[in-house]
Amino acid sequence: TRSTRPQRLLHAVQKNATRGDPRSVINAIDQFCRHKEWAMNVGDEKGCILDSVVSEVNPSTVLELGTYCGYSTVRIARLLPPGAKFITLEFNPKVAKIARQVIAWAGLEDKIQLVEGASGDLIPKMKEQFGVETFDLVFLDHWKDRYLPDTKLMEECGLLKKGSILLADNVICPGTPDYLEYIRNSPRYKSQYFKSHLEYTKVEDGLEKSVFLG
Ligand SMILES: O=C(NCCNC(=O)c1cc(-c2ccc(F)cc2)cc(O)c1O)c1cc(O)ncn1
Ligand SMILES: [Mg+2]
Repeated sequence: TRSTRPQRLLHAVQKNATRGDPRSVINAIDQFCRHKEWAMNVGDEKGCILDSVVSEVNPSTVLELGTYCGYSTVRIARLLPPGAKFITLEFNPKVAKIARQVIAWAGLEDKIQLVEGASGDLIPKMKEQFGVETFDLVFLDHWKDRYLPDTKLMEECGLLKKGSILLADNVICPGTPDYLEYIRNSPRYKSQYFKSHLEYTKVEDGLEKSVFLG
């Protein structure tokens, strides 16, 4: 049977990237998605904005919602200080299997804990099961209709502290209208929109960065 897009993306990494070199893995995926087959990675343009936020926050604890093939996982992990705790959640086991191999090719498997399951089920278990107190940075890139419920869940579970940063992908395309409305009108957040484009296209998209005020 025909291979899947994540499988073809992994093969492009194994063919074109150097083992242990995260930058070459990022470049191999961007080349593949720009010239061979589009895929829903955050991409190089929004990826640079992601990099700048990660570098600015310099987080000790990071949560990523929506691993997909591990592109943003590699982008984030390569910038983390030693000893940082990075948990990434992926719902789809087949996709998670690919992501593990992309992350291993970049040599970053020791910095990342990839957990398979639904975010709504796993978030309430973060403290007891994964020994997390609060997250310094959360990157939201999973199902767009889960951004709002999962943000409320993180608040309720006490996973956000004063100064925690939420960075949300795709707030324009595919769009997360209920999340944007909530986060921009809540007195508990200070938000900023970074205008950009949908990965590998000229379509408008952007990232919403929100600071939790406690
Ligand atoms: O699809 C699951 N996750 C990816 C979420 N991400 C997206 O859907 C996503 C989509 C797009 C996108 C944009 C334009 C377009 F025409 C088509 C797709 C871009 C992005 O940057 C994304 O991040 C998923 C599956 C599953 O079984 N369980 C839990 N999650
Ligand atoms: Mg996305």
